[in-house]
Amino acid sequence: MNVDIGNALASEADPGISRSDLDDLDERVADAHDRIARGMADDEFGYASLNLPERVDAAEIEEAVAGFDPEAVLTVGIGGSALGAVTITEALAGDSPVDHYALDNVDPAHVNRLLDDLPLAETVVHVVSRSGTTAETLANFLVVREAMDAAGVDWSEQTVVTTGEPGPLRDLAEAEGLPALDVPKGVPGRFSALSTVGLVPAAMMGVDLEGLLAGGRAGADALAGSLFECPAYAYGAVAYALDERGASVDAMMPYVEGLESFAEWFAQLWAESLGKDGGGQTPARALGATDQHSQLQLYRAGPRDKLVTVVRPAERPDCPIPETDVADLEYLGGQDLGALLDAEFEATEASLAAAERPSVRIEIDAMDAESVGRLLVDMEAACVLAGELYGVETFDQPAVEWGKKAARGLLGGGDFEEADAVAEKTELIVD
Ligand SMILES: O=P(O)(O)OC[C@H]1O[C@](O)(CO)[C@@H](O)[C@@H]1O
Repeated sequence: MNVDIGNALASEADPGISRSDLDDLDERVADAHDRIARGMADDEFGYASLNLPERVDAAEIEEAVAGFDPEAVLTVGIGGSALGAVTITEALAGDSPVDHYALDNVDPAHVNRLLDDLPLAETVVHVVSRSGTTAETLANFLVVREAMDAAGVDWSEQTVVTTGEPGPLRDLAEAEGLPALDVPKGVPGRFSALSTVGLVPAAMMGVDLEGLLAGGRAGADALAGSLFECPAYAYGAVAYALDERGASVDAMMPYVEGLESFAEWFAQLWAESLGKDGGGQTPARALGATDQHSQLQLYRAGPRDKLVTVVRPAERPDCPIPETDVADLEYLGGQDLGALLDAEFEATEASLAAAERPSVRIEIDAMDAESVGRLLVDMEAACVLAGELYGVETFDQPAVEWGKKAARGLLGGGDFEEADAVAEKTELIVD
């Protein structure tokens, strides 16, 4: 991955960072890198995530799923237990004969429709939960299991579990004799894409796991004590510096459909890691060129509170635009859709610069396993670096627990004061 931070260096308008601002910040990046390297060396919680590409055994995962020959893989998991897997298969398994679906919400209409559409007899279910207790995941699995039973499908022959802590899911796997893989220790969900959590569906869809891990290793090996020598740190440091100067939103805008879910994965990584102590940068998901026709007006002429991150692969497949003699369309004839998309990419970047709005360009070589593996690890390292600069605890997410207790209490799953607070809601209904 290479990162071009040139368009983040706005001299006059706010939020603007100068080259000397980055030079000053680079001293802190050096200290932060020392901290990160120490955390990796000691396999400390969270920092250990950046060791995954070195530690994960692709062959072991491929072996674990070798007995399955599905038409479809259904990931039952939420947040970091789904987004990594979806990001990898969306980016790299588009040509696979096997389809990948993720059940990462509990919307009854959607779940019913999906279970109606799925070829249940040819579907392998991957149930993923690091804690093993997440209500949405466990509830969805009970529903899926019931549907497979009703369809006369032996779900215990078509289910693999990935979990961490001892808990209901681990107990269920043991009770039912299901193959159970481990979530690597010391790795928070949102940093676990390059592990059993994100790689099991990819393995069943023929994705080059070793290539992904090799790309990830290249990212980990590229970590260095200066943002001017390390693309990942350049991104993390610039995003942080711009937020410090008012760019409280980071619009992640890949210019390739295969990375649409990557923007969603990034949103969890950035929000759940950095949204602490009243600070943090709000990720916004966008897609280029599509959202030029929905969001760009705001990005160029709305509040000066955004960094726009544009991402593209240097290589694209061909899709020629046929010649045409339709007036005013001749300029498109004989071109290629990829050339049009790249023109849109460069034009959008330039339009933001013309409006003195900061943007950062991220380029990967191609939509291949090495490049995607590198991109994931580089963004994880950028996030860890930013966490050090913000001075927050990057690897936990305590603020999500309140709502979980309230929901559980509302369903009679225990006596939680949070559930009582729900009933005290202030109402002003207009209908
Ligand atoms: O893998 P688990 O434990 O089911 O958690 C799923 C997701 O829920 C969260 O804990 C937030 O509620 C995320 O951090 C995590 O990725």
